[in-house]
Amino acid sequence: MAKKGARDIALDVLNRVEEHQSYSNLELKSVLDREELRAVDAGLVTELVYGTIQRRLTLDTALDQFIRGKKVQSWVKNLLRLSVYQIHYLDRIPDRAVVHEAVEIAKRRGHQGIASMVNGVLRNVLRQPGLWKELGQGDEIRQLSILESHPEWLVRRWAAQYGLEETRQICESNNRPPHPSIRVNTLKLTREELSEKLAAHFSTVELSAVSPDGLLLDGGHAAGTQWYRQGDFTIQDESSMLVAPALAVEPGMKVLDACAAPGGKTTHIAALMQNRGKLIASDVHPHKRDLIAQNARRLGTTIIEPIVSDALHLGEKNLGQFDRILLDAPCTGFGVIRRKPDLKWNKTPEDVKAIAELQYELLQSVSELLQPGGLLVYSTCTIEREENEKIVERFVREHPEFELDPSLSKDLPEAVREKVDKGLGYIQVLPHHFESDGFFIARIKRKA
Ligand SMILES: C[S@@+](CC[C@H](N)C(=O)[O-])C[C@H]1O[C@@H](n2cnc3c(N)ncnc32)[C@H](O)[C@@H]1O
Repeated sequence: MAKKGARDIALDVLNRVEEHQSYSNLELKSVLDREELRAVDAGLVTELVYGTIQRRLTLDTALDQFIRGKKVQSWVKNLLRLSVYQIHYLDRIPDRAVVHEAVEIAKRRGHQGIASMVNGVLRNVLRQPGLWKELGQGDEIRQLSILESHPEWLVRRWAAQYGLEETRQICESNNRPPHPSIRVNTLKLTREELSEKLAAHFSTVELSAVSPDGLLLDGGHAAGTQWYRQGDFTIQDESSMLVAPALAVEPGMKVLDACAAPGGKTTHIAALMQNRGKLIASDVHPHKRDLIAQNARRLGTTIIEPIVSDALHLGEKNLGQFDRILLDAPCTGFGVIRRKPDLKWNKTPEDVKAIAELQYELLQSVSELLQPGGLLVYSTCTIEREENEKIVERFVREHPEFELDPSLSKDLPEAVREKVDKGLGYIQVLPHHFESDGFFIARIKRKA
């Protein structure tokens, strides 16, 4: 049987995501592991899947003019979205080739009637290049929602929190591709040494301004290198790299990471502790314990003790008191839409409310394990105030033995301090600030 082309494979992934309500990154990984594609084809499949999901609302609004009232099967809708995405957003694929391939796919998967319909719709789209200017009628929020392809409720929510202009920047940034970044394993080498090693393998290796441990890479597959396998670095977003330093750990301390899997931040904390002390890494899912252990082994750290526990019940484990606690809480993930575009379509306002309630309970629960004088960092990869500021502000209001710690500022890199620190004991990084993940980090002190 002939090997499938990139567009066929991308369509399979889009169909599976829709049918199974699954995550595109997981579906994509499983298909890329199975099909042995050349790097360039794997890159195209990835771009087509993420791009089509990311731009879904804009594409559907454009397509609606040509298919309104028609009954269109969901795989055909995905094929149309995928094709219009290429026509409108990708320069390197000629429009004729896009239409031809879509029609061939439609013939193979359906029948001549579907192929003719696909051909007709795509030719109509091509005949109306002005179509894109007319999308997004209505008030400014609705326009932004359609043109930058984010659900209207979310745009409305962000506009109320950040204002319309900042919301526009957030949405635009979410639609740009992520920067691949890595964190040096300082237990083994310095960032400069790693940068020299990688320079021959990647077309660009730059020092991150957001984290003193970060490097930005381009033109290669970091996880496929020998340096990754031998534990010289971890793949991590630059904003995530700000969390472990916010704990201000020292070698020899006793530290708890209460929601630790897969251990990205745990291993960073271990490196900052110079692999000396005790670091309990807990997660509620038993299957994730191995991920933490594997990461710790690969990076050569020996102080991490992975355990399985619901953070709401860690108090029952007789673990004693901790000098430092990290609660990198489960959240809606709206800071990582650029990397997980499905999130914006799957979540609802009720999800924000429900997760915020859990976050508050988690915070209350783990805070009981903090020594007087100790520090607790609460972080999320979301930009919802309800999951961030409101949680920590309510917590210190209702627990007077705790306070937000403005000395967090001294543990932030200069670029971050200048851009986002207001000296309140917490920071909110938005996706457009550094073209990295949106992240919230708060430092709370238990009064001595
Ligand atoms: C944001 S992720 C943590 C990422 C991790 N800190 C890292 O940097 O690699 C949140 C984690 O919390 C875990 N989790 C969710 N609910 C939990 C609970 N009630 N108790 C403990 N862990 C929980 C999830 O399994 C998930 O691995």
